[in-house]
Parts: sequence; C-alpha cells; structure tokens
Amino acid sequence: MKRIVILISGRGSNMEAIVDACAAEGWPASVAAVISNRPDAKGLQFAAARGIATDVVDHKQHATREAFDAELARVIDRHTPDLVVLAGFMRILTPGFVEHYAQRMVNIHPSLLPAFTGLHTHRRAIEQGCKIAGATVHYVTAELDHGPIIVQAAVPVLPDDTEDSLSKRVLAREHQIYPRAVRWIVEDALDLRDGVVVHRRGEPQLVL
Ligand SMILES: Nc1nc2c(c(=O)[nH]1)N[C@@H](CN(C=O)c1ccc(C(=O)N[C@@H](CCC(=O)O)C(=O)O)cc1)CN2
Ligand SMILES: NCC(=O)N[C@@H]1O[C@H](COP(=O)([O-])[O-])[C@@H](O)[C@H]1O
Repeated sequence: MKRIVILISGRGSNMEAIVDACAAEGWPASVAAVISNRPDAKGLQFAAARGIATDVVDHKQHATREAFDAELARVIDRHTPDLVVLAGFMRILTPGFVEHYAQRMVNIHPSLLPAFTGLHTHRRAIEQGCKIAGATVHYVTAELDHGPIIVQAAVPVLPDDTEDSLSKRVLAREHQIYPRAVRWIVEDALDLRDGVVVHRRGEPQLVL
C-alpha cells in the first residue's frame, strides 16, 4: 500500500479530489497526511474531518527557505511517504528539498506548461489574448514549473472570461486530471525516461 503525503497552502480542493478518489476507487494507496505551510489553510479542516493526520509547518516561523524546507521534510518523513503531492502548495522549494524527494514529488500548475510558469497564470493568459488555457501535472524539479509532464488538460478561454471564471473552469478539469495522474503513479503505470514521462498502458497525456 503506497503512502501519499499532500502539501497544501489554502482551500485544498485538489487535495479533496485526490482523497475522495483514493477512497472511492480502491487505489493501492492511502493519504497518510495533509500538511500546510499556513495554519489557517481551510483544507486542514477537511482532512481532519476525514480522519487524516494533519500538520502545519509555518514558513513565517523560519528565517530562511532552507530552514523551512528542512523542518518541512522532517515532518513529511514522519509519515514515510512514497509520494509527495503538491496541491496548491505555494512555496518555492529549495534544490536540496527537491533532491530529497526526487522522482516522487508532483505538482499541479494552472497553465499548459511550458506556457505561463509562476503565478497569476489565468490573468496573464487573458491579457495576452490566449484562446486556450489549462492545467498541467508534472514531476517537481529544482527549476520552477519545468518538471517532466505527466498529464495536461486543455480548456478554452471564452471571450467574456474573467480571471475568476477561467480559473473555475480550469479548476474543474484539475480535479479530473490530478487524481488520474496520482493513480497512475501509485499503480506504477508511468515510466520516467530522460526527463520524459511515458505511460505504460498508453493512456492519453493531453486531455482536450
Ligand atoms: N522547486 C520547485 N518548487 C515548487 C515548484 C516547482 O516546480 N519547483 N512548484 C510550485 C507550485 N507553483 C506553481 O505550480 C508555485 C508556487 C509558488 C510560487 C511562488 O512564487 N511562491 C512565492 C510565495 C507566494 C505566496 O506565498 O503566495 C515564494 O515562494 O516566494 C510559484 C509557483 C511549488 N514549489
Ligand atoms: N502555482 C501553483 C498554483 O497556482 N496552483 C494552483 O492553486 C490552486 C489551488 O487550489 P486548491 O487549493 O483548491 O487545490 C489550483 O488551481 C492549482 O492549480
């Protein structure tokens, strides 16, 4: 049984989608803990209500990124994870932390990478007149939002879209592709070769 630790910073709707899918679909895995860098993260309440261990490592309590990451890794490792899932986790992680969880840490990003790395992706897509937006699940590397891509969902940008309406439409697709990606990983359905993810059963890695 694989052990998953999920990191959040806020609402945690992607974490909820993964918890629900894991429970409903009988994955060979369980969510061992949900950990946040923010004590007020709403997702912590959901996890606790589902009987999942929760922890807080407050980034504001640490003088440096390295000190925060070291404490975060100590708390994560108490739960002996096979997979670390970033789900709206809003801290850039140091190279040492990323190396510690090399090839067993994933993230969901609200754009079709490599477009729009970083923050405020939907606002930028609208400002630049993009017709297509979306989300990407990728392995985490030291370089921000540049890890090997596992699956992507494409979402149309509508003429009257606002940042809020687009983010809601993309979020709904995130809730589909993130559980799918995590299930592939815990079922050992993916190969990571020379920075490219190959799905052993040939499942589509771009969902329109
Ligand atoms: N080394 C890596 N760390 C992280 C990655 C990654 O790919 N490599 N993914 C991010 C998730 N993310 C986008 O998907 C992201 C999160 C946070 C930021 C950011 O600029 N954070 C600021 C603080 C912002 C805030 O607190 O609201 C910061 O850390 O100074 C950019 C992209 C997770 N980490
Ligand atoms: N760069 C990281 C980033 O912006 N992640 C995004 O934050 C949201 C978290 O929502 P959630 O807390 O409801 O899952 C999601 O849309 C996720 O793609």
